Amino acid sequence: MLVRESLQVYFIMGSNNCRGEPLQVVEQALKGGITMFQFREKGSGAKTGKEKHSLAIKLKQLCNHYGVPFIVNDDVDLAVDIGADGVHVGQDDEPLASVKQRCPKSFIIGVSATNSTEAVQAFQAGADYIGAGPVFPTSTKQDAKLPIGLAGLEEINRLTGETPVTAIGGIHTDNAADAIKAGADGVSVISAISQAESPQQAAQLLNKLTAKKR
Ligand SMILES: Cc1ncsc1CCOP(=O)(O)O
Ligand SMILES: C=C1C=NC(C)=NC1=N
Ligand SMILES: [Mg+2]
Repeated sequence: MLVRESLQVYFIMGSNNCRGEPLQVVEQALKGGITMFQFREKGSGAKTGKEKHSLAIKLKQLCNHYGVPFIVNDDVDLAVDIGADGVHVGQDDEPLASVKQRCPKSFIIGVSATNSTEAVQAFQAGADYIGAGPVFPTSTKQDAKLPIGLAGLEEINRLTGETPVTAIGGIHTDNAADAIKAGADGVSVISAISQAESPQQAAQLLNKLTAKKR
């Protein structure tokens, strides 16, 4: 499966992002058609240690069952230890080169970019995909940078050649198609699915809105 296609509807979540049971929310999202999942256990109320480890394993098994790539945010050791499909690292995390050394060859390694400079650096360092944003205002990530807007997203897509790009930050059903029009290969969402009345329906709708015209 090509990373670019897997990026279409990239659901990101930690236990502290959802109202219900994390496993139920993620299973609903998988049924709704998310194409990639990222375990991001971070921020106030996030689990740590053994609790985090065992939730990661359960979520990975769920994703494996649905044939959807399971990515771990930040925690490279956890990702390698439980046999995830990849890891996502931010700018202030370990540099891509050293992360690559510690991961299996098959790993998908994604990098965050909050502006064009960071995006070009990630592209040059050989990231498998770039998470560009925040595109719109978001209250989910406390320390999110200034939104780059659709113009900023367009510029990042122009500068990063063939590296797949996912748009993140304040993405909902009313702006997901705009992100694709701006050149993103897919959208990454937390609250649009994790806070939805029906995560399954939210995932289904986002999948429709981001499907590339053949
Ligand atoms: C992790 C992250 N990185 C940039 S914005 C963001 C939070 C996205 O959350 P939401 O989809 O609820 O706006
Ligand atoms: C900060 C992030 C940016 N982009 C993606 C895809 N995931 C993240 N955790
Ligand atoms: Mg591109």
